[in-house]
Amino acid sequence: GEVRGPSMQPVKILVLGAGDSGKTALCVRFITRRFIGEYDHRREMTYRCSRTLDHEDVDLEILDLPSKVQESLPASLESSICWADGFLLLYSITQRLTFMEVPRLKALIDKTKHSLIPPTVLVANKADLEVGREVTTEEGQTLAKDLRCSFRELSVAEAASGVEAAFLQLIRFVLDQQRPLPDRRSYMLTVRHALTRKLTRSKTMQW
Ligand SMILES: Nc1nc2c(ncn2[C@@H]2O[C@H](COP(=O)(O)OP(=O)(O)OP(=O)(O)O)[C@@H](O)[C@H]2O)c(=O)[nH]1
Repeated sequence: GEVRGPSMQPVKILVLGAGDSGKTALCVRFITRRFIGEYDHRREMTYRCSRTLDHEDVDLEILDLPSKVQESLPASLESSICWADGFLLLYSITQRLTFMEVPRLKALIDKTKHSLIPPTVLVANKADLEVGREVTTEEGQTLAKDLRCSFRELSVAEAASGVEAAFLQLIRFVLDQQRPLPDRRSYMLTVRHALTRKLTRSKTMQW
């Protein structure tokens, strides 16, 4: 299997979304497995933790960028995007405005990151509040497709499992992208051997 040596950089995750979409609750749920309702923090927070994924120990750094920072400090937003390897884009299904913020944030990610497909998971939060729903699941799925990211609807308040799954999916995307491309030389050699064998065989048949 793959071995991530101690020199490997932590996987850096940026959590973005409009105010009240549940970014802090999501991060805290992932770190502590608990749902803690109210916070009052205006500054960005970096959480450090680790997970074992497919037999690899992976160190994580998770940056929770409050909407106030996202809005008032565009330079800070851009440098945070540069810093990150992967993105959790959050909105609340009970607030269409938070959904409408997503394309702008994703466009900024795409503009700032020059990688072909910045690993991104679109998270529709607050699925427990069905009565207050303003954004359908289908709308979320369609937007995710348009923006080329994967999609998960969940409730940070209700369960830890959906949150865990969203983070793990994102981490897998990041690790897959970081893995070296298959060794091209050995790949070419394999192809050549196969071709040679085929040619030899057909020659044998001909002669
Ligand atoms: N019912 C319900 N409430 C939630 C859920 N997730 C978060 N909340 C609540 O939504 C509110 C906003 O959550 P936060 O985590 O502070 O949101 P935020 O995105 O960090 O907000 P900013 O710091 O303004 O960017 C809080 O009152 C949370 O308790 C959820 O899944 N269901």
